[in-house]
Amino acid sequence: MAKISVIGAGNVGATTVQRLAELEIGEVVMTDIVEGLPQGKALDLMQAGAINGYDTRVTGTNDYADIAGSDLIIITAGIARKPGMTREDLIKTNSKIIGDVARNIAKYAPNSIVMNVTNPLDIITYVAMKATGFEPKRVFGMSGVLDAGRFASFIAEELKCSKKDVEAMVIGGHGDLMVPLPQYTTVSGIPLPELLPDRTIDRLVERTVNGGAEIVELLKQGSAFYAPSSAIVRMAEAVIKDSKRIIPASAYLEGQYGQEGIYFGVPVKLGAAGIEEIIELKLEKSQFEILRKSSETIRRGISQLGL
Ligand SMILES: NC(=O)c1ccc[n+]([C@@H]2O[C@H](COP(=O)([O-])OP(=O)(O)OC[C@H]3O[C@@H](n4cnc5c(N)ncnc54)[C@H](O)[C@@H]3O)[C@@H](O)[C@H]2O)c1
Ligand SMILES: O=C(O)C[C@H](O)C(=O)O
Repeated sequence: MAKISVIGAGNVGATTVQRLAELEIGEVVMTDIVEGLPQGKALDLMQAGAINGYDTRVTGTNDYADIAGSDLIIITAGIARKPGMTREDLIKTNSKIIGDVARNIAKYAPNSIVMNVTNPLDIITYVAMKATGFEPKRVFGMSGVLDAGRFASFIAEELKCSKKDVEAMVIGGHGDLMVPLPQYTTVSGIPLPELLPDRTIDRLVERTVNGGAEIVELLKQGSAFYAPSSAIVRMAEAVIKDSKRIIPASAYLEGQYGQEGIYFGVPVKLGAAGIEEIIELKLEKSQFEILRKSSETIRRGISQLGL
């Protein structure tokens, strides 16, 4: 029986635990710094199992010792942005929190695979890798599956077709310079540029890039969590079932896409060992230029932290 621990029992963490419990892919432990919060939510989710028909064991705790033996750890602890803020504005607070979380992961679950969700995503994933001391391929970030999901949803709305038929691809940093890739996006195998004019695609690309901020503005407090938790669970399933899905993830680059020593969103093969392969795509010159700019933001963040 697999064991998955979710650090942070807030909006993203608790919704992720709910989706994992419903999927019955392993026992789930939820931790948080707030006493009673993970325990109360875990109890509620255990009782939901009797009505929804799942037998997943869900426990809540404030003690890191309880994550021992985890196959996968999902980090969602930290603060979310408010309207008018960028994800990078969260760097100071969240890097401190995740540094501490990661040291506890290394202490209690030294053999786990780690998926980071906390923002600013690519920088905090780097912090998690450094602070755990784990091999880079065992630590990765969730971003592209969410961003591609948003792009796919907007495409399906535009074409008035089923979302099930849209396969989208978004790479780069999980920030204002992410790069949706229309040439690698298909609807039932048909390349997107054959179905929509450039001007419409550009509009959908822009909405995708601002997809997180659009929700932050509407909610006024906190950020998205339903689609993010769906994306997390898709990635968790790939690790637990060793299904070797080809999906985007924030992975540690060692020369790919002209980048070295940073975490960046790229297509990968995801399995039980974590990032098992990085796939390099041919890109347009303008897309490469956005990637270069985006990588500078990530490097600035890392050096701001003195790492
Ligand atoms: N990567 C993505 O695509 C993506 C998507 C959505 C949200 N996020 C990020 O995920 C993070 C969490 O978002 P949320 O909406 O769940 O926020 P939230 O405020 O609802 O929950 C955060 C939880 O973290 C807990 N926490 C704080 N410090 C902790 C610590 N030291 N140890 C354990 N728990 C701690 C808080 O008590 C709270 O319960 C944010 O940084 C947000 O920006 C990323
Ligand atoms: O936008 C945010 O701050 C949260 C998350 O990164 C998202 O894309 O929904």
